Amino acid sequence: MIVLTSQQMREVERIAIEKMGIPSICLMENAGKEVAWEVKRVMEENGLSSAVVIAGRGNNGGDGYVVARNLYNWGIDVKVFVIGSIGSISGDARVNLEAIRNLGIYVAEVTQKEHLKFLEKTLKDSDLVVDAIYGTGLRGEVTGLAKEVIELINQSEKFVVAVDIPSGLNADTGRVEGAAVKARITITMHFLKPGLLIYPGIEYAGEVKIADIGIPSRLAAEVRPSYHYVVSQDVALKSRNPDTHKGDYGKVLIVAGSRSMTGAAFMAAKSAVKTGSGLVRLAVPLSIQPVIQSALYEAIIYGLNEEGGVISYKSLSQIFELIEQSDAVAIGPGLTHEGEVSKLIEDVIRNTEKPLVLDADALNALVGRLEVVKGKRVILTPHYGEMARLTGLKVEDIKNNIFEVARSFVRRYEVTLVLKGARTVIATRDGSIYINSTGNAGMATGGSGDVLTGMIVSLLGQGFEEEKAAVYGVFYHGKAGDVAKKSKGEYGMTAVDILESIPEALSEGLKG
Ligand SMILES: NC(=O)C1=CN([C@@H]2O[C@H](COP(=O)(O)OP(=O)(O)OC[C@H]3O[C@@H](n4cnc5c(N)ncnc54)[C@H](O)[C@@H]3O)[C@@H](O)[C@H]2O)[C@@H](O)CC1
Ligand SMILES: [K+]
Repeated sequence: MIVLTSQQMREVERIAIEKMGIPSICLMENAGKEVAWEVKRVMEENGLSSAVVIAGRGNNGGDGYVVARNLYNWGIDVKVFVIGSIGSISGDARVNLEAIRNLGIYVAEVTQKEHLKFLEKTLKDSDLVVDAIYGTGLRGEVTGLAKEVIELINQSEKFVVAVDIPSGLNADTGRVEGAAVKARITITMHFLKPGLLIYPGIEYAGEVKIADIGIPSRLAAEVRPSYHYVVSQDVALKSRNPDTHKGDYGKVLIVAGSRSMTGAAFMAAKSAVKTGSGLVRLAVPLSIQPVIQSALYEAIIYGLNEEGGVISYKSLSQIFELIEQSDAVAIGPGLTHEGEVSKLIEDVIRNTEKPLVLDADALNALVGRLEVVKGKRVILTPHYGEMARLTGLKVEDIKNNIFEVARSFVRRYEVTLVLKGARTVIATRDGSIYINSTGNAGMATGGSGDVLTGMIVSLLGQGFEEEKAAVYGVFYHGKAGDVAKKSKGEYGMTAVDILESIPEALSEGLKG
């Protein structure tokens, strides 16, 4: 699904208004009307009878006046508060403000602290709040009276419907700019905004709905959207051609495992099998080969040179021999980063052109030697902790700047990055950001990442380009987690439950 930044949204609106000649006040009418319909529905469903619209001085406030007018026309008790002086309101917002005043709708200004008392009382006496203080026009931090108003809205614990974006939330980054309204529903105008799809923005937006405000959707192409929200329609799978054999579905190699981490190797390989690979080869330290073999029948298991249950540098030639026979390779799950593992991984990467998925200990191995991946056909799959080690940034800084961090990493190292978190983000070499929509908190469990690695390498082996393998792999991994949650619940589900759910997740994907 298309996602537009606030600047791109403004540009699309400009094209609609200036080039297409669609009157801006019509767009505002459509926006306000759509929100009003939703508010009416919510009020009827929840037995609510009175609403208060809290408006800012810009066009977001203008949408709010249209909401108020429509609610009033439908016989709903509605009051309007304007944060700032009414005299300073201009343009379409002014036109709509005049209309509601002419109709006799109650409109009050909040320009000084004393006004807050009455607003607080009105909030207490009302059932629902329409938040129309700031939309895509927010610049910098919310301060002063507006900040206090936002805090009052949140303290009121009323049903809040936000217009376009919860006021105070940065539409592009999902960060809270000083204070932000906590909405139950956000009705965003025509296209999703990145800040609604990433934490903490997700928690402020509540349920996000998209309102058709009459902008021709094809205009989005003119601003070349670089953010995408990945939903099932974007990753529909094709049925297999009946006239095929296992050679058509790729041979993958997974280099994984150590004495204390046999499970990681098992899960990555089993997940590749379940994702549909024609052939999976799993290379593990020689001493754990029998254990794996007794648990995993569908893969071919190779024993690598090792020292104390950890692969040794001597295994390099064995690994290359196997790489030669493979279409795609995953390295990392459960390897440990003891001994010669780091050097070994560096040399494997340096000397192959095959598509690679690097996860877990392969990422640890790359700390301080990242230049080796530059321009290679590599997908890196770090979680925030691994990303922090790779980049030298703090986890908090990564979480607060997910898009920027992911993008600048990819720009620098020319790889595909899967940055795993509560909302996994994929950054690709063409500068795009894909935000995944599937998955749940039950997936925050050991081995979940190994399953993802197996899925992505399987898709690479089946001929998906790196970008697609990453986006599809992350989506179906999350979906498998959602399937597992249905029967096991978030507490009890395990990585094995996720991998066991891959077939069902993929089958649903076939339906589109
Ligand atoms: N332009 C159009 O044609 C349309 C605009 N729409 C609405 O218009 C919104 C964007 O409108 P605007 O661009 O007027 O912007 P906003 O209404 O989001 O906010 C702008 C106002 O807030 C003030 N402001 C910004 N940052 C501030 C801060 N940190 N502290 C205090 N005041 C601050 C500005 O001075 C301005 O008065 C969208 O979110 C959407 O709701 C759409 O609904 C309909 C079409
Ligand atoms: K708003």
